[in-house]
Amino acid sequence: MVASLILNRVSRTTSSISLLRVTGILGFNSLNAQIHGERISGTFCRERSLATLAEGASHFDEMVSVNQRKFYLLGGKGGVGKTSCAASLAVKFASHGHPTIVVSTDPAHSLSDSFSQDLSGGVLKPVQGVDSPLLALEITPERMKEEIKSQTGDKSVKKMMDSMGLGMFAGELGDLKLEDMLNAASPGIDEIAAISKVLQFIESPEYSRFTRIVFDTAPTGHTLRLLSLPDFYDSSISKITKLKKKITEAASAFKSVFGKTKEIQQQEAPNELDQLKERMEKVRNVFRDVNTTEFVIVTIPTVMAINESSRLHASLRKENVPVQRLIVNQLLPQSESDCKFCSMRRKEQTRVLGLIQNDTELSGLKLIQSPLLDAEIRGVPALKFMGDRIWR
Ligand SMILES: Nc1ncnc2c1ncn2[C@@H]1O[C@H](COP(=O)(O)OP(=O)(O)OP(=O)(O)O)[C@@H](O)[C@H]1O
Repeated sequence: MVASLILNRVSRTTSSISLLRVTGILGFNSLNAQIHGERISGTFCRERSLATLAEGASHFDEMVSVNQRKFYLLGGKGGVGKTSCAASLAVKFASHGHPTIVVSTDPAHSLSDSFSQDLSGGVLKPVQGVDSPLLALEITPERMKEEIKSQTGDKSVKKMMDSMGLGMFAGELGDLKLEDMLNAASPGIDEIAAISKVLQFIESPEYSRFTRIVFDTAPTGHTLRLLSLPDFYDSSISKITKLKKKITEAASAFKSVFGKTKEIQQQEAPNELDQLKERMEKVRNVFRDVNTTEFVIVTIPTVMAINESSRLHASLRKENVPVQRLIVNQLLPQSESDCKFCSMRRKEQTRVLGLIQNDTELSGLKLIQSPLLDAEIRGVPALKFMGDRIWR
């Protein structure tokens, strides 16, 4: 409380985008901030920079106003600030009264580092220092593998077909295990684990009160696989279901000769694969619906990052995943007296912002400008500070 009052006063009484000054007053991460502060003032620019960035609001009021549950996925190239932006958004939602879950699907998790709290272990953990409920989860494949195993048991396809009364046809499928099918699938276990969690959030009453679910996603390639996974399984399951139908028809013809039609009708009941297919469709639909999902692309003002963001948006568009906002993070703020280095970087970033405006994929998105702060963003007060600059 005291901390946030001081933070508010600091934000109101200075136009400086200075996390250093805030961290100094609050006394958190002070050594870290000092190190970064010295580096910035020594190497980059002697003057404290001023917040004169062009307006680039996120229209946060739109994001917060809807009571219905919404998934926010933040993604982009490695190292651009996805975790910091996702964590700051989660804190902001929670501070505005939305019970929120923040999930990392990146195998190289950094939520714990970002919040400066231990959020590891693959289970939902409460984030300390936020008023409303905010839970965080770093998905760990190993833990998810165990969960999947405990849910499915050690069922082989043969056993499943036995239970459907089709054991005699299962020979061809041999000892193929459901788990092997999961492991053999082209998307990795990380993506499967993430989808399985999404399903839990959607289906389990335990999570129904959480109205905002923010994903800190893995760098681009992983994330695209994650989003295409429901389709991948949908088509795989369709193939298996077709095969099963053929086998059932063959069994039906075979059994009808012996007058066992009643038993065959029972086999028409929905089975595990049909249920899995339905659940995959559910996830697929949630990720494609503008009312339930928004993918926010995070980038930095370099040509390489912008090009990758443009490709990412093209892929998301193809997948029909809703995208409305683009965060350009780590923008060097204006300064009263530029050193040569800063002035060159600033020219370069102005050129890159121009590229965004002329990029057919990116120009239609709401551009959010996020300043380069003068310290590493770690801990809830720092995330609040960053969030107040991005999500406004
Ligand atoms: N606007 C900013 N100002 C200052 N530092 C920043 C800013 N955004 C991010 N950082 C710092 O950059 C580093 C990388 O940020 P972050 O972990 O959020 O990126 P990421 O895209 O999630 O990385 P990865 O792809 O490795 O998961 C962190 O040390 C973070 O504190």
